[in-house]
Amino acid sequence: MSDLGALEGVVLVGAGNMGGAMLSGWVSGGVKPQNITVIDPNPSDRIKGLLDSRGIRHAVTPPDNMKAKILILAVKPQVMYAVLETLHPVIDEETLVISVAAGKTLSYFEERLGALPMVRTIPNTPSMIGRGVIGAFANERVGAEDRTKADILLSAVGHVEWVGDEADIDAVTAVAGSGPAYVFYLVECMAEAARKLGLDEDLAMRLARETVIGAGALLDHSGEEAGVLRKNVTSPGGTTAAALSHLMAEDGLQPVFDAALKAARDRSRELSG
Ligand SMILES: NC(=O)C1=CN([C@@H]2O[C@H](COP(=O)(O)OP(=O)(O)OC[C@H]3O[C@@H](n4cnc5c(N)ncnc54)[C@H](OP(=O)(O)O)[C@@H]3O)[C@@H](O)[C@H]2O)C=CC1
Ligand SMILES: O=C(O)[C@@H]1CCC=N1
Repeated sequence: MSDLGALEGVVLVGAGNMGGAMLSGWVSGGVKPQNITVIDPNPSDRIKGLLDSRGIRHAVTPPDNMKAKILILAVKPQVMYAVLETLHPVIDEETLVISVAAGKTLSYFEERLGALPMVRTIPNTPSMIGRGVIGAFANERVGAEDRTKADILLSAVGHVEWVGDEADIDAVTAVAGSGPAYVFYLVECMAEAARKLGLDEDLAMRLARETVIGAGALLDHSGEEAGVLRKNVTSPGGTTAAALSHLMAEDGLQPVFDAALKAARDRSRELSG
């Protein structure tokens, strides 16, 4: 068992922003269409197009004529309870359950689905282009083979970090699961600040967007630490130093990020029940 093409009986429940992003990654990574089923009452046109073009089985509700070998739960935490109630026809004692839901703990799933091998993960939306970051924690029923299967599925959409303490998943959610939104908001803030300096709105957005894309690519390709790359931009007494004197002040970005990530971590904990 070493690749996506060898995985059978994969069932994805919920093909929205996150489930759909992962599905795209699996399809490009070579999952066999006959080995995957998508359960979603109302998939988007993009997902419908993907399912139709690849001949992937789609069901509106869990079919009663199949058992999932790997069941991926990707519905909103708020509807998880109702969805789990419907899933008993597609699981048996060997089904490997993989949740991507923020907050929901393995004990929450064990109470409702029984004592199954389970993996709690938190991915992020760059999974859609194979550049996700995924935190994962497995319960004690996950043996070596199931762990390999989960790792194959998750690695197909990005960089996987297995953690040894389930509680860490809440913090992983705060930094990586929600993280892309912070970066996109940074682009919006930089564009708005540039507009206020008098630049045309579209030009301001293009400059902010391309700068963040370029900086991310440099971080990736150079292999340098972020702090080193920051210093490379910062000429003593220059323009960057003037800007960073605000961003790195005692009341600058660090306390804002401290509070923001703590709020996300705490919200993840609240969603557990
Ligand atoms: N978005 C993100 O960046 C991340 C999300 N997550 C987690 O992923 C999960 C999904 O979030 P997200 O993709 O953003 O949400 P979405 O609402 O985009 O996707 C959920 C999908 O599930 C569908 N759905 C609703 N009811 C059922 C059902 N009974 N059976 C099957 N499918 C159903 C929804 O359909 P409909 O729209 O018609 O209700 C929708 O297509 C959440 O638990 C979230 O915490 C984790 C990490 C990152
Ligand atoms: O906002 C959320 O709750 C989900 C989980 C992480 C990213 N999106």
